Amino acid sequence: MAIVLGSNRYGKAENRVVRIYRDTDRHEIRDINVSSALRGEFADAYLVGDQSKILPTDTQKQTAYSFSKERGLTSIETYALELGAHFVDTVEYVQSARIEVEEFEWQRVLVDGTEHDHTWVRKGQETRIAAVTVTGSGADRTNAVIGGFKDLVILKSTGSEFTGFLEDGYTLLEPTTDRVMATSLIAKWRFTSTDVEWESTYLGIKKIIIETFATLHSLALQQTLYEMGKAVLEAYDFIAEIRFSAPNKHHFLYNLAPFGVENNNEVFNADDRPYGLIEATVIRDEVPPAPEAWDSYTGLV
Ligand SMILES: O=c1[nH]c(=O)c2[nH]c(=O)[nH]c2[nH]1
Repeated sequence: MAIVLGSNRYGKAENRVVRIYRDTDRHEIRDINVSSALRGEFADAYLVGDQSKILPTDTQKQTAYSFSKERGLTSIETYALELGAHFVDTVEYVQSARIEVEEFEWQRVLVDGTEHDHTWVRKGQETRIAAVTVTGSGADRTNAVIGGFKDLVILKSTGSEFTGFLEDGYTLLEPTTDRVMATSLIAKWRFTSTDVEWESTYLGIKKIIIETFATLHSLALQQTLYEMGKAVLEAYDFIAEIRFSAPNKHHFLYNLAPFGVENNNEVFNADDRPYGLIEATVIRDEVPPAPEAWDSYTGLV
């Protein structure tokens, strides 16, 4: 039985790039964590330690920083597409490049009610993400683009029930027609085009997801995920599929009866773990799959 080298890739993970635009007194900030990974003719590096086809991970890092100035950093999808195309187009031995980006948002502080020009506080809300896999050149070029967010913590205090579930000898859960529903949502969507208004699309998709969560009378978190995905696909024909991962952040009614205190869905224990973990893909059935789009490098995106 022969032992052979299998799938491999290498790159620089988690470059923390902060780009300040300071062309006027009113500065702008973009703050990202970017990773690059290259696939190609790198077997000799693994098999015999020959580095002649290896573009150092340090060079990948330098490129990531320099591109934030040379090409700009306005939309993370555009930045990732350009960085990925650069490695595939300029390094002979690279067949595909994956670029993963997390973006941290900053919010201008108010001084005497006025937005300050160059001071921000970090937003504690969701982290926007993008992952791009650029493969091949010329007519064979494919760009798999994922956008999304993670850690969008969202809660509704009514409008959610969970009843009618299967019961067996281990079932203790009581059905409820009025519960708190909360999650820390991860949503990732796959584009079928690169001709996209990335910023407005991101905000539009996030808005649909949040509004559906709020307005749908939910019979289960599963149903909420499907309806959120369906609404996004109905609104954007260049989104092929959307994937959700949603921990059910259980809020258990706290028992105040021992103290003679009534609890009408007013006091809860926000339980940390275990949590239900509900996942779903909502997809257009005619669109071919793109497995490379989902092949996470860092696990962060
Ligand atoms: O929305 C829910 N889905 C479930 O599958 C489930 N299971 C459970 O115990 N509570 C819930 N809630």
